[in-house]
Amino acid sequence: MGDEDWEAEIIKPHMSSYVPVFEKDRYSSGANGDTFNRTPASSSEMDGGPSRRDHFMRSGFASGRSLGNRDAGESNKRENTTTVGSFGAGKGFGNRDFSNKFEEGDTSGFWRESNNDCEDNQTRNRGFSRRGDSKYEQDEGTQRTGGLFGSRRPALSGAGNGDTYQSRSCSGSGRGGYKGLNEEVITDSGKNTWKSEAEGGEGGDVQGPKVTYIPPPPPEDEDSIFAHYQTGINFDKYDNILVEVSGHDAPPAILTFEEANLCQTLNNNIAKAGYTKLTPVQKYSIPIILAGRDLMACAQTGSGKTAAFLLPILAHMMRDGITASRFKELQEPECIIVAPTRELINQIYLEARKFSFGTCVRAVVIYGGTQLGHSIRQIVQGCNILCATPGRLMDIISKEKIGLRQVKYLVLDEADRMLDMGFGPEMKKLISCPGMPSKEQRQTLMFSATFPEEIQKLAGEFLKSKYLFVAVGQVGGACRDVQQTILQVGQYSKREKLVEILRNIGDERTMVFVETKKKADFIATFLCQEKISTTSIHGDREQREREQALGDFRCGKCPVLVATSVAARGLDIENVQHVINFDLPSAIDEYVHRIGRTGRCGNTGRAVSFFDPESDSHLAQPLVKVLSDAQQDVPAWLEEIAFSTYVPGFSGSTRGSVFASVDTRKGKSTLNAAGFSSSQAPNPVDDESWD
Ligand SMILES: Nc1ncnc2c1ncn2[C@@H]1O[C@H](COP(=O)(O)OP(=O)(O)OP(=O)(O)O)[C@@H](O)[C@H]1O
Repeated sequence: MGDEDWEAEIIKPHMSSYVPVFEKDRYSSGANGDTFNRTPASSSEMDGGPSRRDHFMRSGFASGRSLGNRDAGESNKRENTTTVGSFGAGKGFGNRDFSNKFEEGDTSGFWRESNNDCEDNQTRNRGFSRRGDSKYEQDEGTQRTGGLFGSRRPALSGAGNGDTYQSRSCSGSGRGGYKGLNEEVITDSGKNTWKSEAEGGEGGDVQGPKVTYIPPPPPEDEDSIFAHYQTGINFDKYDNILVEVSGHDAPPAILTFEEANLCQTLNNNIAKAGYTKLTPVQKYSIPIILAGRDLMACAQTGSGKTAAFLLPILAHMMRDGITASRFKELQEPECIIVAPTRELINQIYLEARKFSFGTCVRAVVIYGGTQLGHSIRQIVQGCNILCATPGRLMDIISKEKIGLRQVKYLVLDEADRMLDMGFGPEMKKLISCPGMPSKEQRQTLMFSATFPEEIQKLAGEFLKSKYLFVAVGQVGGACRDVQQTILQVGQYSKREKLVEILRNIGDERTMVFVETKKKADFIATFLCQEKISTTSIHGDREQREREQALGDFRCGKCPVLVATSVAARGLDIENVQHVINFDLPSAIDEYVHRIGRTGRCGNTGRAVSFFDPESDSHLAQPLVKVLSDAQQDVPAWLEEIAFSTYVPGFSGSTRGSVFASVDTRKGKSTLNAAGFSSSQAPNPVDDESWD
């Protein structure tokens, strides 16, 4: 859907069709909300029995009947809160119980008046000239994203703390069509300089205002470091998932943490993190990595891939007797971890910090949208594990603050994304950087929940030929703990339906995905006007705003987060009970990642997707596949659309595979020929600032 389509929506009358009923009290209980009744309802339950909603979800939506249950008032508990900015200590990702800390500190929330925002005013007015020196005490950070913020901000200003969408009264949609510079840049050669834009402007040849944002340090106290949420009722069911390992001489899986024979400090940290049992991807990946093998691992969202690579890497480092990192102008980390988004890499860093607690291993995180000098200062203090987004990493390498000679472990999280046409070229540059050990001399590890065939092939360049491939369940399959519902909703009914769903949800945490940054602002503004406390995250927001938004969502201050695909992958936020795809993504793998923000670690969650036949028909086939693989009901109308849009080569039926079902080295997989994988992977140029 183009940017313009939805704008038309606001002036069209809304046709209400079918409204799903979410009854919070009946379908969720406990902090993890993991007691949804997933049993198919009997017809008698239609009248209000515990499974009424299920019945609606499973059959009513499919037929598009208007059941008209709108007991929304009762659950309209949300308020349009003022989001007071807080960037002070305590807002680390992955720490779940520090809501108080969001009340303190910097009151410069998002959408501030620009004249309250000295740093940004200064930098925007000044523009920047890139300096090649290494005087990182001064800030050379530059930002190419959102280059027109200077003009948009005053228009969006609210009150002194100016932080509500409400106060802006739809100003999100009234920006006079601002467009962040990151949306698309065409060079003289006519090629998209996606990389520069995706990177948030740290390195190179495109000018933009200087970035001065210094993220607050995460809390240092042990309780915060080890804060975690509970595994859910389905955690033990992970044991039943089929795991396939391909490649030669794979070491056997381990069944317990003890079998991994980790050092005492690591074991202590694992216990403090609340881990008592390995997840399947951990059972297989840990011994493989400990054995020094390269690995491509594919496992469902929320099933513990991060620890699956961090723990064995740390164990190796401890066994090798790593020396304490100390201050040096050039740091040579043993491990580099890359991920596609800033928030995700920060989360990985916090996990690394948690598991390395009490050891001499020092993890550092650097990412775009923050002051470059700050990144450098973090690095020079010592760095064993460097967690980085690609652009910032390349920038720091070019400044000779990071040397690659000691790299023993290279990890690509969300590896399919890291290798697709968006980040792939950057990753290739990384492995060809001077000093980077060849693939034979380093250990390369790739993790994701999706691994399209083409991407698996590209991965060969990075991995030793004898790498092992671990597939937990169906490669690219959706997490079965997420109850998926697809509603047929036309463009002009979406907002009304969204509001009704959210009112019925009450104050349970919900991520609403939309397709464009502009629309994210618009929908967030709209929801605030509807008195639903909402914040948003997307690539046109400054990094401090993104972190503020995520913080407000994490602590429950704003239970609704409207997001673009920048938040689709990897984010591990406690208690996200619902994902709503206001717009479906263009690629099915992204759908799988988006809905994976709920139903994590054995908890259950629900995903509702608005399917607009006008724009989403191409997704019907892969959606049918994903739904049926995850043992979800498939609406009859969706199957009909899938048949009617049948693409020859799609494995002969709507139930054909969408993803490579196996390690592609085994021969031609059943990847669909309709091109629903990487060929339609989201291109960061289109809409997002990924890094
Ligand atoms: N063995 C375990 N026991 C208990 N909790 C665990 C275990 N392993 C991981 N977790 C927790 O499960 C949650 C999800 O883990 P993680 O974020 O690593 O998932 P993921 O597989 O990387 O998901 P995604 O595909 O969305 O990136 C985290 O909160 C993590 O701390």
